[in-house]
Amino acid sequence: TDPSGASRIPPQFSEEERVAVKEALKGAIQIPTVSFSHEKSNTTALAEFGEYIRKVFPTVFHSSLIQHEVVANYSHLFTVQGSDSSLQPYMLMAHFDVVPASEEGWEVPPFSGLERDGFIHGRGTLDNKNSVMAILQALELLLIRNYRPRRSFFIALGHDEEVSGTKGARTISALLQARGVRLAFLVDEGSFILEDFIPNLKKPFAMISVSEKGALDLMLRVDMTPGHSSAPPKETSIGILSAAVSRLEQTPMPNMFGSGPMKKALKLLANEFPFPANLVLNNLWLFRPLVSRLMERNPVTNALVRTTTAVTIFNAGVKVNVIPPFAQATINFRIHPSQTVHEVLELVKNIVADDRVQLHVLRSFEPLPISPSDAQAMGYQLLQQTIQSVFPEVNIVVPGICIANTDSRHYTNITNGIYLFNPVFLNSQGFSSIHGINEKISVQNYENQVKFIFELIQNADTYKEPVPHLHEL
Ligand SMILES: CCCCCCCC/C=C\CCCCCCCC(=O)N[C@@H](CCSC)C(=O)O
Ligand SMILES: [Zn+2]
Ligand SMILES: [Zn+2]
Repeated sequence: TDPSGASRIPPQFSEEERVAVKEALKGAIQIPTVSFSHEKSNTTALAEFGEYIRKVFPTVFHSSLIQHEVVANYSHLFTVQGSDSSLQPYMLMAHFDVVPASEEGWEVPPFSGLERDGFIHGRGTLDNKNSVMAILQALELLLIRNYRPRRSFFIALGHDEEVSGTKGARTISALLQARGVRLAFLVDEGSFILEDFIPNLKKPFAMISVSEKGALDLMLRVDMTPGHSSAPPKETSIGILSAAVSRLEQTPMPNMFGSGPMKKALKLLANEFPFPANLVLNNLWLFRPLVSRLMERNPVTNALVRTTTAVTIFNAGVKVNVIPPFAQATINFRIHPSQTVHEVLELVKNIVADDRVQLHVLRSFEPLPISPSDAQAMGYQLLQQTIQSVFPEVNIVVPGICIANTDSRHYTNITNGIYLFNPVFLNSQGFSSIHGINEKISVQNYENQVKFIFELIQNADTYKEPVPHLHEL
């Protein structure tokens, strides 16, 4: 029994349950729920996944406390009714579509779900079937133990996150808004317990992302009169466009270090570094220019301090002896939370500085607002408390920003507390495997993820608002 009087169920699972837990994840990996594009996804597999979770989590699907709805044909929304309707609900999120994977370069086939050397291998083991299965698994294990949640919560499982979530997550968020739901907070993918990520920082630390970058997909296009290649003009569409693209690559967007959650993160991490890095990080008032330059050295830390510019598509030319009529390139900008889409567009215009290059915005959205991470922020505090109890070896929890995009951005209409965190240890090799090759999760890591959610649900039920300081009254 915990201090609030509610009975607490220890996160201990029998040998039989532990086998069932990992086998359930393996089965989920074997269903090739690939999202190729908005138009192209494996709908047979998406539907099969729905059947699969019904089969492996019978208690969740038969509980009278839980309402299950299929949204936008393949996504899933679960409403778990708590016993105390005065408590504001929260939401756990994940997605079960995955990016494509060809077998090339993989140690084991990407949709085999094979266990080898203590790891379950396959596409989706980190991004993000691990979370889908861990959430349902933790709830199943709690219900089997007759746990009755006090605080209501939702589980939203998206089927099209990898192609923007405009069908699944967006429809669920509209549905919840129409029902008048306001969430205390939500938890989605987007950050991890990081280990061996930063040179000289040996101890693992947990990063809870409290914001997410925005994005701008910009098409650059140059049209020129085609003609015979034997008498070429001084400049072709390809030459003009290449020069513009090169200027953009050579002129990075401004370094925004010093604003936002990363400053707080480095302050919290400072004493974990050996001398002299600890001294430098403890005195950012003096060493800010040095630290901001050091952050630029590595692609991941660089992505944390600025809007990034990635040229991802380039098309031009029709035949070897024809002056190309047009050339076009697509650039994917990931916008730092301290900038806006408009500001980035203005910077791009100034850098390109050539009227012959047309700019076409294909898609854009703003960075997410920064969610609170102070002592009153329930979502952040609950995550931090649960990290400390499930992973006693993790001493430091820091706020961060997510450099990629998640389904959570579709829920700003119903909450101010968006927290991105997967309770899984990740090193740089693991990071490269996400959307890459040899994605895998250790059985131990996955069991701990289940345990974490098992504890998080119980902690949310017993959470006590901190008593405000006198001056806040
Ligand atoms: C000092 C601190 C160092 C911190 C290092 C930060 C390391 C970041 C760790 C993990 C980030 C992984 C993010 C995973 C989420 C991926 C989500 C995704 O791929 N989304 C797609 C969405 C496509 S929508 C068209 C995307 O392209 O962003
Ligand atoms: Zn993902
Ligand atoms: Zn992904």
